[in-house]
Amino acid sequence: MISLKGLSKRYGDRMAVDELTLEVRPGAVTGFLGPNGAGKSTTMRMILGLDRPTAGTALIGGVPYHRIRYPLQKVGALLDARALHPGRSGHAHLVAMARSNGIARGRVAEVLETVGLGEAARKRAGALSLGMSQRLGIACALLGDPEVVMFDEPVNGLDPDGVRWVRHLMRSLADEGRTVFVSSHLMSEMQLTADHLVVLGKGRLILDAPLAEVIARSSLTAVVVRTPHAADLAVRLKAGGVAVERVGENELVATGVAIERVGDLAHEAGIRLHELRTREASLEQAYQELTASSVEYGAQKAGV
Ligand SMILES: Nc1ncnc2c1ncn2[C@@H]1O[C@H](COP(=O)(O)OP(=O)(O)OP(=O)(O)O)[C@@H](O)[C@H]1O
Repeated sequence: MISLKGLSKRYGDRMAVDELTLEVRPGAVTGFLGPNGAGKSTTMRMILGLDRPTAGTALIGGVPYHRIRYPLQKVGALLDARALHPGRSGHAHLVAMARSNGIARGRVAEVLETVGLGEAARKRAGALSLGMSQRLGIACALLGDPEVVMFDEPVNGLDPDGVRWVRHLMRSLADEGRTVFVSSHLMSEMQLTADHLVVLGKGRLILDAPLAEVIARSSLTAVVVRTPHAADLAVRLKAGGVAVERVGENELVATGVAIERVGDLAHEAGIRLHELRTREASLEQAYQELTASSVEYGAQKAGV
């Protein structure tokens, strides 16, 4: 579990992170979203003790990072896959990290197996492709078998196989009961990976909610109905207070209503249906609505 309370970071007159309070829970993948400069990396750096907060606290399992005796065994992070010394092999890096962190040497082979690096682990880190560097960075993060893992943009620059691999890895880490906190700009990927979303805008928390709820709340999530009596059904639905639009000879789209209610109203009216389904908004669409409304909200608050 990661717990942030009033976490803030000021650079000059700019608040990079502004009173962030939230909990990132175990057993789930939490996606960390926000436009460039929203404060995601700064937040992750403060959690890892790499930046000192201006105010507030960041705790991992109830303890600040700098008070954890063997940090790698509590939290593993991939912030920058190219940060390793380029002249050393991945294997040598892992052995050195294990030694200085009280981790059994046998764990090195285990994590190399997990990330599927194979013989490439013997190459100089600087000679690895981006995908291989990413795997090595993830091996470093997993070395201490930590209960919390944090990844900053882990799929940046990866090919589709690499992206899929990272997605499955995050899912299995969460299924093992770990806390998985991952930042990304790729909405389509987050929709496939995350259980929960945290969204930042200009350093502030805009949203902290389950992915399914975010999608369901979007105005673009709708109930699609196909019936030979579309005009009749539209009248019935409107009478029942449902916002509905006729989009074809036999098709209606209703918004802001549960699929069950549409089915019940049709049944009560004795109208035959040929299709009744939910059309979900994409995370991309839901995210755009959300950030647009938070921009308006911010402007109103500022009296603009
Ligand atoms: N060392 C620093 N000195 C001054 N300003 C900084 C520093 N680090 C970050 N900032 C500023 O803090 C704000 C938040 O940056 P941060 O990198 O945390 O955002 P981000 O959400 O991770 O962005 P991105 O998606 O582009 O990685 C930005 O305005 C950035 O310019």
